Amino acid sequence: MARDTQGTQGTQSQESSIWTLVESQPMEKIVWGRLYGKNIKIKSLDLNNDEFSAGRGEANDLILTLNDLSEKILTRISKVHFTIKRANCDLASPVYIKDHSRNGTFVNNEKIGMNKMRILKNDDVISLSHPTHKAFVFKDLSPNESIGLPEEITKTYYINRKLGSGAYGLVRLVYDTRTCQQFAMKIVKKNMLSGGSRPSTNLSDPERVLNEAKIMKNLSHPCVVRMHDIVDKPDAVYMVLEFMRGGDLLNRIISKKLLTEETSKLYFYQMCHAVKYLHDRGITHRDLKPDNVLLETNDEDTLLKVSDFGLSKFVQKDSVMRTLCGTPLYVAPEVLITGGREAYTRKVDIWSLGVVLFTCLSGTLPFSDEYGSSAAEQIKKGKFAYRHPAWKGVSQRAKLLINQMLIVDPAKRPSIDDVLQCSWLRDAAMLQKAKQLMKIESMDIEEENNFLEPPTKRSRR
Ligand SMILES: Nc1ncnc2c1ncn2[C@@H]1O[C@H](COP(=O)(O)OP(=O)(O)OP(=O)(O)O)[C@@H](O)[C@H]1O
Repeated sequence: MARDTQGTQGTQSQESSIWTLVESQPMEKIVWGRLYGKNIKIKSLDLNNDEFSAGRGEANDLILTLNDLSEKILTRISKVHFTIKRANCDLASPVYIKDHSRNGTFVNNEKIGMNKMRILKNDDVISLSHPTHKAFVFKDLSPNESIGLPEEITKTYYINRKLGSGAYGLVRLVYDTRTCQQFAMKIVKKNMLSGGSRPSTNLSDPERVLNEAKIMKNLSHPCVVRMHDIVDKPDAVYMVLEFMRGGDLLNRIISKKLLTEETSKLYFYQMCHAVKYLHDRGITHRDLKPDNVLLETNDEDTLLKVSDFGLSKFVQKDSVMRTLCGTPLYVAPEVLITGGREAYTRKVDIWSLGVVLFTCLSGTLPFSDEYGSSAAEQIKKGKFAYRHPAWKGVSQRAKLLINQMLIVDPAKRPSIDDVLQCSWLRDAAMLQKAKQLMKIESMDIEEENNFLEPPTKRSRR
């Protein structure tokens, strides 16, 4: 840490302790942040250690004395007043400030609270013992990722690395600065959706966006990604979503080549519960595919959540638009047959779930341009085959379920309740695991309750 003082010189011992520290440090240390003095006789301090501490105590990196502050303020400073941390001095990590004091450390006039932390952002003002005792301005020397984002977002969230990108725009990891909680922020550019330079009509109606946002914010199910916050701007919608650290199902399938029947069943069951929850509330997802299914952890047995259901509420041109432009993979035949011009029922989700299940179990697609004719033609005819050798090890019950879900006539396709009651899903071990992951005590599906009875009760041992 290098300190640059202004005004009255510091005492000899204080100055020398700081300079000794500087001399003992290797020269190549990265300066990741800087504190600029405000109403304190310190001009600036470079931050280049994992952790920096300030207070009256001798062991601090910055020892606050009468040279820095008036006596009135100094008496209210704790031995260790606050610490600032950046893990491994890594510019890609967030900066945390922890309040250790009795009288309080304040960021932008808000008290952090004893032994509590928050995230420090560029230009944040740190006050000591009282909001009016402004002591430092923090400068984050990592690249500023918040340029161009609306103030409603940047004042609440610290913008971190890119998590991925989709057809609509970027997804970034963000942190709520007060709670330090992580979220995924999806930036949906409006002109991308309309396919031209002008915003689409759906997204340019703020009232509509707000209404839909309200519905989405009120949805609460363990297998549906929670919408925490939404900010609507003329050029983009910013959706702050629950952060899923396990990545998406597509990547999981690709990295494992295919999933076991046991894992596929556990995942499929959770997806079905998410879809049932949405259907019961009159919401059709319309864009179900492995990319839109997110996993909570990297473990095999993990909670899974369906995402992106909200987008179809904002845009009419979701899967349909892209289907008509590109190769349909998960889209139901009725969508292709009508060219997306007609309204279709929630049965489109059942079809997509069938394709997702097929993909999990075999690591291949049921419909593809690589199988001779075009994928669209195969879908319209409902023509598919269990070609991959992996199918040899898959149960008949699973194949039977796929056959039913991939029936071309939507009226003959099962409903989500029918799917949830199929014999393949009556698997006590899987249901037990799912219950634990979903943290649901009593599932409102009768069959499950019956089936969950321990076998010892039924069979005499
Ligand atoms: N809530 C989230 N938590 C963690 N990562 C996420 C979250 N949402 C999205 N991502 C990551 O960002 C990537 C892009 O997501 P996005 O929803 O924009 O596109 P997509 O679903 O892959 O494609 P499309 O835009 O065609 O639906 C995802 O593949 C995923 O890895």
